[in-house]
Amino acid sequence: MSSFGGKSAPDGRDPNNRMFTVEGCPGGESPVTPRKRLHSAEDARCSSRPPPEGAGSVSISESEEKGGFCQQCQQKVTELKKQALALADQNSLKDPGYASFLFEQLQRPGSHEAVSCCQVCSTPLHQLKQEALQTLHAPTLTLSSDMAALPTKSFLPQPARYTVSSSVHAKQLSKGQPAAHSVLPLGERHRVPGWSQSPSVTSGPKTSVQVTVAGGQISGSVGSVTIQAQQYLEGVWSVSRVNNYIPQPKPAQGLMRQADRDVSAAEASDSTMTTSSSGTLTSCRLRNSSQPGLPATVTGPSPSASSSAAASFFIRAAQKLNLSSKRKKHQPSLLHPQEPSIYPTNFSGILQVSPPAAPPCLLRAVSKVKENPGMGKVKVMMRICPSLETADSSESQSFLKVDSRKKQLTLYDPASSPHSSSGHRRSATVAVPKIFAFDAVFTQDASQAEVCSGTVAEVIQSVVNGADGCIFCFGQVKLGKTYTMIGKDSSTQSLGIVPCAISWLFKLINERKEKTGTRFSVRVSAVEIFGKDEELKDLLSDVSSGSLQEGQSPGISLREDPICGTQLQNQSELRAPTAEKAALFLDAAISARSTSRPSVEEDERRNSHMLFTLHIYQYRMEKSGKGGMSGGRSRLHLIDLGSCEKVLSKSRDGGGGLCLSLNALGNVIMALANGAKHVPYRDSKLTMLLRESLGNINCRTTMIAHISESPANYADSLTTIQLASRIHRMRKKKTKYASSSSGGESSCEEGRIRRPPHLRPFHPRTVALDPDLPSMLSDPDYSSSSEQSCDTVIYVGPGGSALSDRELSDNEGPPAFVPIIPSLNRRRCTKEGSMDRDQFFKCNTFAELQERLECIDGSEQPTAFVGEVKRGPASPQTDISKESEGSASPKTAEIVLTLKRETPKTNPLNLVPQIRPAVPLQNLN
Ligand SMILES: Nc1ncnc2c1ncn2[C@@H]1O[C@H](COP(=O)(O)OP(=O)(O)OP(=O)(O)O)[C@@H](O)[C@H]1O
Repeated sequence: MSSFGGKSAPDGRDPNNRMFTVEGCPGGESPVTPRKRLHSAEDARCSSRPPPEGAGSVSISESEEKGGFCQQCQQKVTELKKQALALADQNSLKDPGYASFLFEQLQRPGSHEAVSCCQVCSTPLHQLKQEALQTLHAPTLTLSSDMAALPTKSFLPQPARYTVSSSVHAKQLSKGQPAAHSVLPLGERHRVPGWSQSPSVTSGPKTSVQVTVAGGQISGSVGSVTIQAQQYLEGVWSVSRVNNYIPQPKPAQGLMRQADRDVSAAEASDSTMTTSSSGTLTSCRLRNSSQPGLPATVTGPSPSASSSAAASFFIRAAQKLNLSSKRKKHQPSLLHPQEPSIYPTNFSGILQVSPPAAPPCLLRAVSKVKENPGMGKVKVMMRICPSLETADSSESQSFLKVDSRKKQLTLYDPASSPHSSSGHRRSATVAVPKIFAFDAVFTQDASQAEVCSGTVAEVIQSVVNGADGCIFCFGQVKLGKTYTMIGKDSSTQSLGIVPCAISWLFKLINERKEKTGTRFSVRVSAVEIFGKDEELKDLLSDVSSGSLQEGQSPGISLREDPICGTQLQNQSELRAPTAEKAALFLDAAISARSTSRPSVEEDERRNSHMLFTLHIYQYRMEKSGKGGMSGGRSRLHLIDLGSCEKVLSKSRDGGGGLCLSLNALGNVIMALANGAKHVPYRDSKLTMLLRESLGNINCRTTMIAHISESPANYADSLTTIQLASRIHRMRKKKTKYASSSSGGESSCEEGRIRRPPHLRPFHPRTVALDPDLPSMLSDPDYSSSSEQSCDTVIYVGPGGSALSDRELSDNEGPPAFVPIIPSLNRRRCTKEGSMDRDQFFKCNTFAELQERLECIDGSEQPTAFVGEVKRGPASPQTDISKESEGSASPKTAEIVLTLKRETPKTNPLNLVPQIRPAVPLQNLN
């Protein structure tokens, strides 16, 4: 019965070193057994050897050519059909594994009960089964037909190589290629017998899995298997032999047509080839072609295993891999070759090709952020920089001891250490070790990934929840601050905080979009302060200049705002719809930074500080009956601070000094972190810049202090550690400035206000003016914004008309935001008592209010206020500050102010922001 007619090599190998391709599988449950194929009747025909007498090995093709089976066999076929149909009734034919299931289930009828071949026409039973199954569902029969043609017992000695694949790729058919090295489309295979000896490995751009089987050199072993499981799930599988090609039986034609269609659609640019004639035993390799370069090695089937089990194993493996690759299909960018970056760095490319894995806590711990235990407190972490100068590692170990679990750092004075390289003790008494606790301590062995996931995730969650976030590094010169913040673009593992934050922020945003339907718009700005003169530079002005005409940009500046404190004006804020785009702006910013110039001097390098900010605008239509909208802006500030001047030559406070020293910078940070009223060096641009981020109580700030592991830097390290430790112990007091962001989280350090992290609700103007609707102030859940240092951004159309959700989402221009005025906050001082009185103003008339607002706005920009007032019952001369202190008097009036500014260029819909005071005015005259 063997197709080799007993002429296989003595060692069991196929003497022709033949290769087989098993294309497709109806389900992976009944795998192709090459052993069976080798013994098929088809093999017998094509091997140009006559079948052994009495073997009954009539090929399917032959039987069809002869016009079918003997009468007895035809009856059996009918009987088998009935069986198959009965089974089909109970199951779905669409099940890819169904054909093989049926094949196994069919019972031996009549004369086949005892023998495996018909005694009249020598047709084997499996062929009759095949015939019966053909009538059910052609594509799912393909594999079975081949299986049916294959006896079970002679698998091991036979095949040298085979391939399981579900489709092939047309581009493999290069004209000049010899047939033996072509991987033909399935249809081609049937027309061109003789592509034997051809390589069988195919891969394509579609999701596919390859398992190459080569071997046969070693008797009874299968060296490796190649499975291409493309389109496995569609059930597009067929079986064909590569070596000594034999046309497929007709039932496979439907499948073949399908496969041909696949072939024409497929791109085969990344196809690979191997030769089958080598016959060498190669390692068994599974490769998911959608992820080149990520081979997985599996062990080939044991010689002792059954043939079906062996192929089943690989097909299941193919199925699994194919499933996982299908899940990744929505990341097509991974398959595209990246274009060379126009900038010196290519963080955009690496985020596109190989984004950093998000820490598990990023998506998981959203609910935990609700309580905001860290708000108002700067998180302080320590990173120890590996020092090349440290010759003796034991010396650094004795100088610095880290208890990662307790997050403690113990510092020993190296001068008093017995391990001191100086060889003598300075003092007779051993100095007491100093122990400091931080939020995290990263040793010199910590990877970038550890540092990034330990610092970024929580801040990003806060930012997406509506609060501001800030991460910055602090430390002496050349301790890896830039390395921590930016990292390198050479590999995913070396990415720093900024690219990781970009990647994870978008990941979280996408998740939030899916879950809540919130609309997001992300914009990027990047600013540098550099040199002793503290020049301010918009690092993205070159990128944005394409959209502005020459001379249009008024130039970046820092401006003191009575409400929000210092604010950057006119910096480019570029829309980044994807992480890759945001990373491209990072590349552009790094390239524009003064430190990227080859001729940059050390002074400039030390005094180069980059503020990279991601502005997140979000809004959501409220599903409540009120039909309002929630939204606002939050920002993630990522600051790469330089190491500053060694000494502050002239005091800024005293006038004359231009540049901060590291100590001075430390004092500024400490004051801002503490919310101190007096911030030193207030005229420094760096101070102003930091004030905007660090000075905001609603900003979740993380500082990563850097120290050297070298005992030679003990003094500097101690200074840094002491400063970091003080900041760690601080709890931020409220400052007089409100953030310009619309934080969605409670900023109340005592946790008095347990505001959920969802966005602050506000209502469209029409709703707000409806007297029948309860005032928002009567809503006990309504919490005004200023306690969260918010601004409310309401988009209204040109004529004050409301904008639809669609209009908003299609026009994601940056809203010109205005802060909610803290003075108008009802709850601001409900429990605070000691509220700064001058933050409130009495305003009993609309004119008075308008006057106040104009003062606050600063009138640098053309601004007009339009007030709309709704009056309630008279209640003469009510003081707003009293109202805000929790007066129980009825809310009788409400004012809606519309602030009109010059229309921003990037605002296509001529949107104007509208603010509504949180507190109603009463008895306006
Ligand atoms: N943990 C680290 N692993 C590998 N290389 C590092 C590490 N820390 C720093 N480096 C390398 O040390 C060099 C100096 O680092 P970097 O420029 O980041 O220091 P810096 O503190 O930002 O310097 P500056 O004082 O100019 O601000 C860089 O070449 C950087 O790649």
